[in-house]
Amino acid sequence: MPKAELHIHIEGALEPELIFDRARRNGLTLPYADVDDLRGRYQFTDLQSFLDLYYTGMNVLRTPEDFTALTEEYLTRAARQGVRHAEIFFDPQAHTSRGVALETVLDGVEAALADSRRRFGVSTALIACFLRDRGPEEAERTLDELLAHKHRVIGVGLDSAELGHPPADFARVFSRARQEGLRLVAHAGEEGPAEYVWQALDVLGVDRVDHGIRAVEDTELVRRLARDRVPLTVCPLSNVRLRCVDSLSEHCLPRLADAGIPITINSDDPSYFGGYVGDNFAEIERELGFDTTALREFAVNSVEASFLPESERERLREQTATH
Ligand code: HPA
Ligand SMILES: [Zn+2]
Repeated sequence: MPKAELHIHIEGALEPELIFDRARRNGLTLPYADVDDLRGRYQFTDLQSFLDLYYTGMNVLRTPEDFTALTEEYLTRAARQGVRHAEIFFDPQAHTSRGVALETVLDGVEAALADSRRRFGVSTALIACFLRDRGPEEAERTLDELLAHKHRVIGVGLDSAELGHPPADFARVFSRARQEGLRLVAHAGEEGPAEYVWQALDVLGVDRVDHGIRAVEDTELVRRLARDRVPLTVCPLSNVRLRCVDSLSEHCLPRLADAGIPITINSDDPSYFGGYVGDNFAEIERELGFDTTALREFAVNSVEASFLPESERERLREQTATH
């Protein structure tokens, strides 16, 4: 089924095989015996336990070619699972903080995006995320750097360790990004409370909320998201792997969808969480019993919630709705 993917961290598409390949090319020694040893460590107890491995893994990305290879692998896999448009997150600070320039990241990723439509049949856009645990001042400096490349990103987001780092701390940097014409999204209500989702809406003024599942704990918030048709980019396999929900069969996404919130289905960090976006669709079909009509609605939502220009959005919506 044709669909858009709106919540994918490109660094989270880094497969263990590519970690070893890039380590070898860059002359780096990894503290893992082999690919199976590394993959065997992907057992998480919470968001932080994942982030520790996620930031370690991406340390093998040094050259533009590393980022090109990573992005090509993602696009290949996403296209196979029906993705026709991808709005791809990247974490500038996770690279600049270890001496890899923003240009290196952008040049490398863009080399793969440049002919993505032709090679993979996938249109793309980039969203730069601020690492909330590095604080608002560093986010401001990161925005300054990004604004020198403004035409290369469609928007900004907010990710990394959520608890103790409320969206409201980032009011100023998001306000500046908005004034620059950038689209706004933020992770909120993944591990953090419903209050963080309120702040993402009312303080940051986001166009979409990433995850947002803990909104289910707040009836008033669920009504607000439904009334204003605020899309949530839900990542079911991620939520299970990071133990934000006990099991897929108990996931709150049916409740959020039934309340009238535009739900989209996404992979988050597919290499770490056991599947790409099509795998997420297959698993919710199996575990939550969604029928084709419901799954198609999630796919249509993803197109409608995308930042594609109106005419392209309409064209892809039609393909998805009639599939
Ligand atoms: O699921 C996530 N949550 C927060 N930050 C992240 N960075 C990559 N994936 C995630
Ligand atoms: Zn995420």
